[in-house]
Amino acid sequence: MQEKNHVAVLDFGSQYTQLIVRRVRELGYAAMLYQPEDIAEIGEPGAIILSGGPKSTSDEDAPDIDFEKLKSFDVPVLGVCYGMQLLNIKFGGSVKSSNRREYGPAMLKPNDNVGLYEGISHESQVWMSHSDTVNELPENATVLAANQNGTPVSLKWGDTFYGIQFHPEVTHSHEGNRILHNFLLTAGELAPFHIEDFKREMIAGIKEKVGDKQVVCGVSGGVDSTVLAVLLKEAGVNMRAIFVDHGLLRKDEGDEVRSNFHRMGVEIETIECSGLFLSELEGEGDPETKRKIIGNLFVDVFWEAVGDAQMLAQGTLYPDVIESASNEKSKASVIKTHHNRVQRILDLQEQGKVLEPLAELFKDEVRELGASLGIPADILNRHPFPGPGLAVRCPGVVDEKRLRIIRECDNIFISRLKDHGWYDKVWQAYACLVPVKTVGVKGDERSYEWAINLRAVVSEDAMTADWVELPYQILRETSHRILNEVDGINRVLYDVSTKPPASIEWE
Ligand SMILES: Nc1ncnc2c1ncn2[C@@H]1O[C@H](COP(=O)(O)OP(=O)(O)OP(=O)(O)O)[C@@H](O)[C@H]1O
Ligand SMILES: O=c1[nH]c(=O)c2[nH+]cn([C@@H]3O[C@H](COP(=O)(O)O)[C@@H](O)[C@H]3O)c2[nH]1
Ligand SMILES: NC(=O)CC[C@H](N)C(=O)O
Ligand SMILES: [Mg+2]
Repeated sequence: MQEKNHVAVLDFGSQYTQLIVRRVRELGYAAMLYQPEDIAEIGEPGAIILSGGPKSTSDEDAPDIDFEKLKSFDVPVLGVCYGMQLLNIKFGGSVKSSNRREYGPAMLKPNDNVGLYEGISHESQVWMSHSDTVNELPENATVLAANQNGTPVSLKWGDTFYGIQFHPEVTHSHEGNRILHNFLLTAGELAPFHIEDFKREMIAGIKEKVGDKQVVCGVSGGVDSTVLAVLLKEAGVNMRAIFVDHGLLRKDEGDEVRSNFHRMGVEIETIECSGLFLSELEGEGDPETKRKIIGNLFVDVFWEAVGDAQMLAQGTLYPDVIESASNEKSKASVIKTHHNRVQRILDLQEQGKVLEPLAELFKDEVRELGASLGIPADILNRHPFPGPGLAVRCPGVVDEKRLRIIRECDNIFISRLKDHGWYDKVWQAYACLVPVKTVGVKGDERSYEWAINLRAVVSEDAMTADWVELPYQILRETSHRILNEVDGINRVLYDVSTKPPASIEWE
């Protein structure tokens, strides 16, 4: 619903655009997302934010903006990353491709504590994801802040146009929210946002879209699909909840999932089809192809299980949508095709047969929604587990032997975290195979075996992540047990990579 004086966010294809919308809503203001070419449709905004994006401003097909129209709204404008670079060019400056790439943490040093930087620390951690930088500055530009190397990372052009090179919308920019808020305070009165209206709209939307149709709902025992199933029940939808055991699950996972749903009084049906998935995946090592095989098989299984189904409900969240770049107007890069965004599903979506009420939300918002629906905390706090399961924790080909090793190692690692009280402090943790053989020695005998990698990250919304400084004792116990108990492994590694540039999973 477009309101007068809302905040209009123009999407240049950044992985984080929807996060900007969300942050603005968290700050209490109504926000809507638009494609830059639809600028004529943004009505009467109170402020405008231009997102980042994967293109360079010098690329032939770089997305552009109708600058005259933008100025004509006469409201404060903030350009983030690509948005800042584009504004600098529009005002007569330039952008250069830099050989110094900047991904992950950087230090922001504001020149003054006024306006955008009121109340911001003298040195503040921000999160970067770019390689281009602003070069020549136009006459009307002022530098508001630099990074640790003295490069300008925040500009103001005239009185109402602002630019920042970092991403204030990600949680790893420690004072990002405050900076966004300071920007919004430069606008006049903005339209407010209320979460209760949002929930009511969501349930009403489901009822309207579904009517009395038969819905098949994929449930995995994970947070998103559990919240979805309970939400559909609440909306009185005629549904059958299907749990697919594709043979890529963790140790004892099927039993755990069935017992959780039993506890919540939601009936689910298990379809055991590990033979089908593993035979279709046989010999395939390419990560994107593996994802597509799995995603398409999911649809086959759902459709076969519920012959008279008219709609498919999935617990898709925003990160799945953006990383798969599956919105047809999207300018985002395809990072990976999430299993729930394969072509078959997009075709069904075209026919209006896919229901994804959570697709605008992030994990922590879904957890909040789940709590308000009365779902037990231990279910809501489970670490996320990807739909393609252990296939995305096994780079290259997948087979029974590799899956056995991953399951055993994962189980040892997770049990160590739980026993030491670290499971709930970590956002997601798991073990994955590194299918590289190296020489070792076991019982005086040469071993030539694979390595296992442990990964533990903190994140809020899966869009950015940092590795966790786990106590050495946990790593020591995990490594000792794996090396002694798991056949086929002679090395244990711990992954110390942030996202970006790494991702959370290994494929
Ligand atoms: N094994 C499965 N059986 C049936 N549906 C599944 C399965 N795995 C995933 N799905 C479907 O795909 C959707 C997306 O999976 P995803 O892993 O993102 O969510 P989730 O499993 O519900 O939650 P979490 O992220 O906490 O693991 C799920 O919400 C569910 O609809
Ligand atoms: O349901 C899913 N289907 C998928 O295809 C998929 N790929 C990644 N993930 C999960 O998403 C989060 C971000 O993971 P990445 O940093 O690896 O992209 C992490 O929480 C991952 O576990 C998936 N979940
Ligand atoms: N995150 C961004 O907006 C990046 C902008 C541009 N692609 C760069 O590399 O600088
Ligand atoms: Mg899952």
